[in-house]
Amino acid sequence: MAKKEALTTTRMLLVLTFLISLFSLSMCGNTSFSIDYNGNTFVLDGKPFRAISGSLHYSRVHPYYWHDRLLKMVAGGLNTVQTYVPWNIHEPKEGEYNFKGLADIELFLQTAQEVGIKVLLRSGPYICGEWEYGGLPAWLLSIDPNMIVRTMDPGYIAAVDKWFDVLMPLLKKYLHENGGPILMVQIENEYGSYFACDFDYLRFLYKKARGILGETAIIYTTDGDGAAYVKCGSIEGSYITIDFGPTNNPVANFAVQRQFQPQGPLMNSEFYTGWLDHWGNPHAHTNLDTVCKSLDKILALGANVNMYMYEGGTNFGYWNGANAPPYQPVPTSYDYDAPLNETGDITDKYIAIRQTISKYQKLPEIPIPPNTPKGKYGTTQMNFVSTIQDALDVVSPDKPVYSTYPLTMEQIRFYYGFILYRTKLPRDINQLTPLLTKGVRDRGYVMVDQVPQGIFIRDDVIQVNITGKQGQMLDILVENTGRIGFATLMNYNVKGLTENITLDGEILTGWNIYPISLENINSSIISTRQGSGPKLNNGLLTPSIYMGKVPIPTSDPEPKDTFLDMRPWVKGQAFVNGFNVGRYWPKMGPQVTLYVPKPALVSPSLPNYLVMFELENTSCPPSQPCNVIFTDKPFINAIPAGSSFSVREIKEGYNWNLRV
Ligand SMILES: CCCC/N=C1\SC[C@@H]2[C@H](O)[C@H](O)[C@@H](O)CN12
Repeated sequence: MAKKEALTTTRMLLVLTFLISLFSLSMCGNTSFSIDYNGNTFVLDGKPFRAISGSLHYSRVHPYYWHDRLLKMVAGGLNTVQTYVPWNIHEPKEGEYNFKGLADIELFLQTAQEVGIKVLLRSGPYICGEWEYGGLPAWLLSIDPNMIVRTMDPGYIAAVDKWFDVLMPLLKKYLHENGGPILMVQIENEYGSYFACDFDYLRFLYKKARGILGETAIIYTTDGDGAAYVKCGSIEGSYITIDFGPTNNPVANFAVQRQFQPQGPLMNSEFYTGWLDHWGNPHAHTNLDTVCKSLDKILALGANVNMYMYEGGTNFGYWNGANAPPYQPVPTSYDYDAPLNETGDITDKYIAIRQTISKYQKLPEIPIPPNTPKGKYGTTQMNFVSTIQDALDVVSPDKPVYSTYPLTMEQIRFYYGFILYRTKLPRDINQLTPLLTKGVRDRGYVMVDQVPQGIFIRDDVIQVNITGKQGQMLDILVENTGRIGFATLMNYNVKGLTENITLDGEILTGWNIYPISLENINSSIISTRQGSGPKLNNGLLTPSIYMGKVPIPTSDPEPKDTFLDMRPWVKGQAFVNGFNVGRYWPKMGPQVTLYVPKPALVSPSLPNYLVMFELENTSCPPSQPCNVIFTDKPFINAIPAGSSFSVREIKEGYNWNLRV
C-alpha cells in the first residue's frame, strides 16, 4: 500500500478511535481535569494527577514518526507531552490555513489520544522555541513593518483575534473534558521576559481563550524563574508555572511560584535536559547526572515537571529561528542534547531519566520501542544543473517585481528562503569599487554577470568591492537565514534588502526583484538547462543547483532514515524528492550532516532525487562537481566543546579540522 494511502488509513483509524473514546468517555460523564488548591495537586477524573511530561514539537518531527516518538515517551515513564502551536506554519499567508503534514495538529492530538499520553498545549500566539520569528507569521510585517508584536498594537491584535477564532475551537474539541488528550492550554510564552509588559494584551488573550474554551478549561502561563518575570507574565485567572534548569535549586525556584500562587500544584514547565545551538558554536551538552539529580529533587517535592526538550527533532525547511544581538541563526538540527535524539533514538540520558522516574511512578509494562534502522547508502555524484540566474524561469516563474529602490521580502509578500535583486551597472567599473549597504538580512551573495564578487553578512560585512562593465547584471542573492524569535529585536524583523545599495557613494536604482521558490525544481529541469556553468572567483562559485540520485540498493529496497554528509560543499539548502530537509553549513558547524527521514524517500522502483542549492563553493572544479555521502550516523558536534572562536572566524566559517 502506498505511503499516502497508509497515512490516510491510519488517519481514519485514529479519527475512529478518537470518536469511540469520545463517545465512551462522554457516556461516563466523569472526564474532568482541575486543580485542587488545598491538596496542591491537579485532579484527573477525580484522582490526584502529577504531570511527568516532555516537550516534543509536532512541527519538528515528520508525522510518520509521531506515534513512534510518543510511544517512546510513554515507555520512558512520561504521562504527558507538551507541544507548541507555531502560528506561522498554520497560516503561512494571511487568511490561508494549513493543517497538513508537519502542521496536522489534529492527527498529532489523535495520535496522542491513541497512544494514551496527555497533552500540555502551548497555543501562543508567540512560542519562542528557536522557531522562525518565535512562531509569528512573517506577513504581520507586511501589515506594518514597525508593528510592536506581543502588545495591543492594532495590526497585531487584529490578526491574533482572527487566528484564535480558528485555533481555539479546534483545541476545544480535544480538551480532556470533551474526551480529548489536552489537559491545559498555555497562552503566550515567557511574556514576563518581554519588554512590553502589556497587561491589556495578556487579558485579551486570556479572555479570548476563556470565551471559546469554556469556564472549566485550565489556562496557564509559563515564565522564567524570577519575580519580575512572573509579575509581567501572568494574568488573573490563568495558572502560573515557571521554568528553570538542572543547575538551579528547585526549592528556591518553586518559592517564586509560591510567591504569586501560594497554593496549587508546583510546576516546572521547562526543565532543561539540554540546550539550543547556534551555527558556529559547539553543540550544546548537559551532563546526564546533573539532569537526573535535579529531576529527582523536583519529583521528590511532588512537583509537576515538563522536560524541555524530550525530543527536539529538526527545523526542516526554512523554519529555524535566530537570536540577537549579535544576530545568530539556529541550525537545522534541534537535537537539544535531548533524551530522544534528533532522529528519535534512545540515549543514555533517556535510560537514566526513565530510571529516575521509576522511583516515583510505576513504569508502564511496555517494551521500549527500538531505534529506527539507518541507511548507509554511500556516495552519490552531484551533477551541475544550472546557476540560479539560468533557472529563474523555473524558480521564479512570475514577472519580477520592479522598484526604483530595493524592497524587503515582506513588501513583496514573499517571506522565506531566498530572493534575488537585479540591476545594471551604471558605468564601467575598471578598479575594485566599494558596493556598500548595512541593510542585508541576512547574507547577500554579490555577482556581476554571474561572476561572484563577495558576500554581505548581516551585522558584519557591509562592503563588497566589485568590478564590471556598464550594463552588466549586478545580482545580489539574499538569504533569509531565520527571523529573530526572542526579546526586543523581534520587532522590525524584516528580511531581504532593507536599505539602499551604494556604488562608490551613488545610490543604485532600478531593481528587478525575484522571489526564489526552490521547491519548483524537479528532475524534469535537468535536460532543459543549457547554462554555461558556475563561475569561480574570489574563492566563490556562482550559487547553483546540483542534482543527484540517492543510491538505495535494490538488494535492500525498503528506504531507511539516513544522514546526508555534504562535505566538502560549504553552505546551501537540500531537498529530497521535493522535501525541504533544511539548511546545510558543514564549513560553519557544529552540524555537518542533515537528517533525511525515511518518509522523504520512496522505494528504489522510483528514483530518489537529491537537489542541492549550493551558495558558496566546494573543493571540486566547476566542471566536475563534488559527490555527497549518505551515511548511517549523525555528525552534529563538529566544533570541539569549549571552543571559542572570534566573531570573524564564526562569520567566515572557521576552517577547523572537522573530526569524522
Ligand atoms: C535566557 C534566555 C531565555 C529565553 N528562553 C528560552 S531559550 C531556550 C528556551 C526555548 O526558547 C523555550 O521555547 C522558551 O520558552 C524558553 N527558552
